Amino acid sequence: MTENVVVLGAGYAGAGAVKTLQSELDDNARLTWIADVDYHLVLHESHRVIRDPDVQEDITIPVEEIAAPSTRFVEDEVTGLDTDERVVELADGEDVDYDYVLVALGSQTAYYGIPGLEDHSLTLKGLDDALEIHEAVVEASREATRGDPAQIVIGGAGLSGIQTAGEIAEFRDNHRAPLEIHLVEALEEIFPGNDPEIQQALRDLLQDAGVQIHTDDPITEANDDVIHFDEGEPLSHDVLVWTGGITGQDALETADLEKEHNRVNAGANFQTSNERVFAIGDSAVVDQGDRPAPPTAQAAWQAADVAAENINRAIQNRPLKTWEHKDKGTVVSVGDKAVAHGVKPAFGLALPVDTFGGVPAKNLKKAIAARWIADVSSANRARKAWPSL
Ligand SMILES: Cc1cc2nc3c(=O)[nH]c(=O)nc-3n(C[C@H](O)[C@H](O)[C@H](O)COP(=O)(O)OP(=O)(O)OC[C@H]3O[C@@H](n4cnc5c(N)ncnc54)[C@H](O)[C@@H]3O)c2cc1C
Repeated sequence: MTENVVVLGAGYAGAGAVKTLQSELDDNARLTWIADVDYHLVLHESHRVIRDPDVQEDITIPVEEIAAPSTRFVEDEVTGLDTDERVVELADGEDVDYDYVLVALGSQTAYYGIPGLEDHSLTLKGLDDALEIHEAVVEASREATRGDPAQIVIGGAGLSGIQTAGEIAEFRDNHRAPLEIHLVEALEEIFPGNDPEIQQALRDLLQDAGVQIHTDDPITEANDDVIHFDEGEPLSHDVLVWTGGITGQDALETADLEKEHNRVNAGANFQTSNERVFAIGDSAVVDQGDRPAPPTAQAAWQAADVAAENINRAIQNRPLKTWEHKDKGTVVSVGDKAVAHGVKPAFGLALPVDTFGGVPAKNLKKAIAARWIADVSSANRARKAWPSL
C-alpha cells in the first residue's frame, strides 16, 4: 500500500523535513509538499531586504532546488486540516489526502487585541512584508527633511525588531535619509528572556547606531500617526512596524488537535494529539520538559531531521525518536555589526568568552546563514549569497 506523506510549509521546518524525507522514504511512500510560495525564504535574514531589496535574490531559494523530481510540489494556501477525513484543505486547488502530515506552517503576527495596532502597522513575516517596509521607509524619507525627520517606530525588541531597527539605521546612514528610529519594548529589557550580557551589548550597538530605545511601557493603542503607551508620552510615527509577538496560523483554527493559540501541541517526538499529524517549527509547541522549544530558525532546523525520520518510523511501525533541543547560542545583527552569545562550536568545545562582537560575530552570523543555504540547496548558492548575508 502506498502511504501519502504531506508536508505543509516551505520554511526551515518544512524545507528541512522535505530534504530528509526524500532520502528516508522508500518506494511505498509518496511525498507531497504544499506551500503558499514557490520558494524557501531564509526568514532569519529577511530584515536585510529592508535596507536593500536586491538581497532577496540571495535569500529566496526556488523549490526546484530542494524538491526531488519524485516530490509533488503544490503552490497553494492551506486553509484547513480535516483530521477525520485526513485531508488538507486548500484555497484554490483540490483537497490533498494524507496518511501522515507534517504541519510546518510557521507563525503569524500576534496583536494581542491592542486597539488599532493591526490596522496601522506593518509586520515582518515574509518577503513581501520586508519589501513593503523598505518602500514605506523610502517614501517616508522622501517626504521628510533634516529639520523635520520621519519617525520610524518599531514595536517589539526581540530578534525581528532589533534586527529591523539595525537595518533601517544602516539605510539611514547609506542614503543620508532624514530618519529618527525608535525601538519600543513593553518589558524591562530589550531581547527579553535572554542573558543580560547580550541584552547590554545589543543596547550599546543600537544606541551607537542612533536608535532610540523605549522599554518597560506597553503600547495600549495605535492610530495612523501616533501610538499611546500605558504610562509614557504618545509617540508619533510615519512608519510603524510591529514585530512584538507570534501566534499560530489561522489555517489551523478548526483543526481538531490540541493547540495553544493555534500553535499545535506536539510531544518531543513531534507527534500531536492525532497520531497521523506531526508538527514542528513555529507552528508547534514542542514539549521539552520545563518549557517548549523556542520559536527560532535554529530549533526548526534541528527538529526537521528528526521529525522526518519519525514519520518514516511511524510508517514502518517502529518506535519514534525523542528530540532534545540543543541551544547552540545566538547571534544577532544590528546592521553591519553583530553580537554573539553562548555559542557552542562543534564537539562540545567551549569558547573563552560568552559574549563577543566585532568581525568574529559578524562572520559567524554570515556563516550560520550560509551553512543553512548550503544544506538546503548547494554550496554554490551559499557562496553566491555570502556578500548579502
Ligand atoms: C526578521 C527576523 C529575524 C529572525 N532572526 C532569527 C535569528 O537570528 N535566529 C533564529 O534562530 N531565528 C530567527 N528568526 C525566527 C525564525 O525565522 C523562525 O523561528 C523560523 O522561520 C521558523 O521556521 P518555520 O519553518 O517554523 O516557519 P517559517 O520559516 O515561517 O516558514 C513557514 C512556511 O509556511 C508557509 N505558509 C504559512 N502559512 C501558509 C498557509 N496557510 N498555506 C501554505 N503555506 C503557508 C510560509 O510561506 C513558509 O514557507 C527571525 C525571524 C524574523 C522574522
